[in-house]
Amino acid sequence: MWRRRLSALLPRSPCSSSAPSSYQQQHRHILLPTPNEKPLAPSLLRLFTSQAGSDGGRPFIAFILGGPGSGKGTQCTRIASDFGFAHVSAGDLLRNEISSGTDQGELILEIIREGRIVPSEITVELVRKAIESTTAKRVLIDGFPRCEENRIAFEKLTGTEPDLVVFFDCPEDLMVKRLLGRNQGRVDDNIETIKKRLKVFESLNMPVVNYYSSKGKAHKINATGTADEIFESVRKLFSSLRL
Ligand SMILES: Nc1ncnc2c1ncn2[C@@H]1O[C@H](COP(=O)(O)OP(=O)(O)OP(=O)(O)O)[C@@H](O)[C@H]1O
Ligand SMILES: O=c1ccn([C@@H]2O[C@H](COP(=O)(O)O)[C@@H](O)[C@H]2O)c(=O)[nH]1
Ligand SMILES: [Mg+2]
Repeated sequence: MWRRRLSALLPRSPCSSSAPSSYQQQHRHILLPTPNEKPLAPSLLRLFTSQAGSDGGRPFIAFILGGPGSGKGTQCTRIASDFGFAHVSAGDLLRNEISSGTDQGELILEIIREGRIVPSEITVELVRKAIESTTAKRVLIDGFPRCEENRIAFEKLTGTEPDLVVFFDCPEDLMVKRLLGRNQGRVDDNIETIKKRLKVFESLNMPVVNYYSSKGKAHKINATGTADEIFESVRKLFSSLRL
């Protein structure tokens, strides 16, 4: 009675307009606690109901958003090192599932190759576990939420909102140039997938940025220039926070 599927928590408008994915059809048995029907598990309560960043409370959470190649990962590494944040990259969590050969790895690989968005059931759970397992008092969530459905699922499951949202604003031609030069063997760093990722970013990820902007939580950073120059703006923002 008190448990129901995470899919039941998801909004009517999904991340993609397609029919339920094969993952959703195959994993109908996945059950997760519903905050409305039963209090969160003690570990989640501890994480998400106390004051952000305080002793014993949930960590301070910053969502780091921006288009593919806008420099999220590069800047997160620097923020983590200079400001003591744990760096949770949603993309890395998904790629770990692929390389560990988990049941959902094949599905994730197929979706990443096509530049689409992995179902919230998978990503929200990976992100939640990563936050729960860190002892850091400040956490960067890099590249998540990717769409309104992700955002709503995260907020419902954890009963919390991010304390800060950073949006790296970068022109498309520059993002394409950076991605094509990345050379890390990523299956999605090819021009066909990059074009799809840019479309998905505009249509599904920008509404998340706009949502948090309307709530006064999003800070836009000009992501052109060198990584050092961009980090100067980032440094100013993070130095101004009362962490
Ligand atoms: N300011 C910059 N100037 C030039 N190259 C950059 C800059 N910032 C990052 N890069 C390079 O661009 C590539 C993409 O950067 P990065 O991986 O940080 O982007 P990202 O936003 O995390 O992308 P994705 O969403 O695909 O994970 C990397 O090769 C990185 O070294
Ligand atoms: O929350 C997320 C994060 C990522 N994805 C998928 O992974 C790739 C790569 O992500 P990066 O953040 O660029 O490393 C992305 O294009 C999506 O396919 C996701 O579905 N949900
Ligand atoms: Mg990245």
